[in-house]
Amino acid sequence: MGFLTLQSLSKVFGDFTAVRDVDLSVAQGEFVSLLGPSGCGKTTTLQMIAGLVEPTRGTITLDGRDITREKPSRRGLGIVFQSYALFPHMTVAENVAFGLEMRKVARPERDRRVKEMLGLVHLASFAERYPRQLSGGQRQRVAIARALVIQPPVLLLDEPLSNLDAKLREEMQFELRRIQRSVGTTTIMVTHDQAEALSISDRVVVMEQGRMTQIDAPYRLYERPATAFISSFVGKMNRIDAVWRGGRAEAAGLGLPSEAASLPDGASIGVAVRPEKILLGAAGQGLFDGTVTSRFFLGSYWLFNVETPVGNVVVSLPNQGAEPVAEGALVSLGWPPESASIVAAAAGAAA
Ligand SMILES: Nc1ncnc2c1ncn2[C@@H]1O[C@H](COP(=O)(O)OP(=O)(O)OP(=O)(O)O)[C@@H](O)[C@H]1O
Repeated sequence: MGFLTLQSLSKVFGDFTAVRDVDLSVAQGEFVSLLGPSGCGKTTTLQMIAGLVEPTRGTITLDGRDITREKPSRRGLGIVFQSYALFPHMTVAENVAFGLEMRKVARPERDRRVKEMLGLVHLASFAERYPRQLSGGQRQRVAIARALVIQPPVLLLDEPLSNLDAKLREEMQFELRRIQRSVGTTTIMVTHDQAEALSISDRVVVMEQGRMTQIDAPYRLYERPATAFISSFVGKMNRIDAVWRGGRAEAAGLGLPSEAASLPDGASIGVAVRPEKILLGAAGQGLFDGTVTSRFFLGSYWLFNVETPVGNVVVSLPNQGAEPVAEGALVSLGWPPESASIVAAAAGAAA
């Protein structure tokens, strides 16, 4: 059994099931993200763990103790929401000290822990400032310090970085991971940003319509998405409509290399290949040819749209410091079988 365990956890609002039979076991010190589109039930799940929403069914255990019906204050978890909710009339140090004061921690111990926490989030020299004198990223670090200073068994984060601009957000992702590693607090984070979930977490839980549909390490999730939804939601993915015939995938009369599958002849499928797994070559040298219709420079890599007999295929190439193929060029495309997985056909795809 894990440190934090959810068993058949469900929440029904009226006749709408927001969370359905969620089973999850989180190890001590683990960083787990709940990832999914708006309305899939991530926040409701987190709030049930926090004790802010009462489960309709199921149980939550923390370190072997059943906390399903326990008051939020008794659970003693650290919580950080997307709005920083710092006390505006208190300094940074006072904000961080607040939870310790509530717990009647003696002054010297309190001061020591506040100082240590501010050091950890790199805000030691900001102790006497007020929240209005801080940037968004600094405020969010205060919120994290305030949640962690009470040494909670579990830290719950609900979209903690979503109010930050793109660059700061990326920096804070590294920061968050660094802070979490150094204190070792078991952490559950809700996010709808797949890049964020992949970059910080030990494991990612994907939720779709109230259910958990895959629980895996980021790398596994990316390489082996369990559902068609995950393959399109996590990273960029080409999905070529095809038919399974004679033990292989066929599209536009061409055989497409893919992993093996046991499917009936004539089954409609999708062949899923990541843009970076596609090999771009000179015309006539690959599986099929296509024309580059557009290309985009994205700093560390290039992205190409290639019009082919099997539809538009997106290809990415690392930036090697030289100009790659131009728009309008005729190129060949190919990939090794192990790079392509078979996924369910897109709704409405022709057989
Ligand atoms: N108090 C409530 N009463 C009725 N329905 C609710 C209530 N709270 C949430 N829901 C519904 O439950 C579903 C899941 O909501 P939840 O907030 O968990 O989604 P989410 O995945 O966190 O989405 P978002 O990323 O938009 O916050 C939604 O359809 C929402 O409308």
